[in-house]
Amino acid sequence: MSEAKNIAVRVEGIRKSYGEKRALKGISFEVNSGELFGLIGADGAGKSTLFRILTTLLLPDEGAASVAGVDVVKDFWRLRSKIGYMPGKFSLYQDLSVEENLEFFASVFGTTVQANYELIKDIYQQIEPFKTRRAGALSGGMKQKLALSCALIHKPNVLFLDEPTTGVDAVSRKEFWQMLKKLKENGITILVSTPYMDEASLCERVALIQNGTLLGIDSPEHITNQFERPLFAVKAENMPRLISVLRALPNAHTVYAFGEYLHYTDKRQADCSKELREFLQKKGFQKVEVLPIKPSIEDTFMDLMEKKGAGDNG
Ligand SMILES: Nc1ncnc2c1ncn2[C@@H]1O[C@H](COP(=O)(O)OP(=O)(O)OP(=O)(O)O)[C@@H](O)[C@H]1O
Repeated sequence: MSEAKNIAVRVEGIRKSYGEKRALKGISFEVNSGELFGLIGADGAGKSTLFRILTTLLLPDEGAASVAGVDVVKDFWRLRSKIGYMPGKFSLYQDLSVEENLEFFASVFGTTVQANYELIKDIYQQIEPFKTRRAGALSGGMKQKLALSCALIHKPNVLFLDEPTTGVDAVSRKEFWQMLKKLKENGITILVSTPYMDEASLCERVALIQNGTLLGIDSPEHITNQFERPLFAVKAENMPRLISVLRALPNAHTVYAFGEYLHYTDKRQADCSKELREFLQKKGFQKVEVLPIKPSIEDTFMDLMEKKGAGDNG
């Protein structure tokens, strides 16, 4: 039973379909108590479905899950006071003011704003000057802070944040992650889903999800260590031609656009940057750059997806 103390979330073989659509195809993982855990995947990967199951709003077809040691199906009622949930679409009452929203969420859980104010203080103080403003009239960043305050006001053990930074500007995104780090210091376990790969590096461990399947779970550092080949960032004038020339190379393994560069891997394991540069110059490309680089989470994700895709029949 000492295990239950250290594991905040346990997911075992969860499957969920919507009609013919298999949204989750047998997902298993564990999150440790006090961990900041990221669920990273593109739109439609199954992140919201998993969060809805773990927050007792949706029943799985198969499998089992517990949060804070409580079964999400058998004991859903008891679980609700132990979890906080910030859904992807804002859950606030648009016609209620900032303070009315907060008081409402506190009362639903039989508590008061004063009782747990300490936990939300740092976040709520930033929107307190607007406490009489209707939630519907707040900016995206302010709505996000209010939604987070509302999800925390009953002092949950485990907090689920479904794409909290989608549609939020870069500054607010950064501030948001700083707030999460502070919350973690209070001992709250945090599961956060995001389609932004760069946010993965801010989590202690991440699970990569694609088409209802987990591609990998590890620390961001260990995930990128799984990348098995030398990786090169390649740039030149005439990028559309560059991509087709590189893809036609017999030794090309992968070539894809990545910001202003192409990311290239070769079938051979050796550093081929010099050879590649000379080849492109001979082909008439101007301003050729070929730089050996460290793979990011996104590179690793694409690589795992490709490997999985080869053996996946949906
Ligand atoms: N109520 C529903 N009815 C039918 N299909 C659904 C329903 N909800 C989700 N799906 C489908 O299940 C798959 C997983 O959806 P889910 O919302 O869990 O993904 P997601 O990773 O959260 O992405 P998004 O950010 O787009 O919500 C998608 O193909 C989606 O279209």
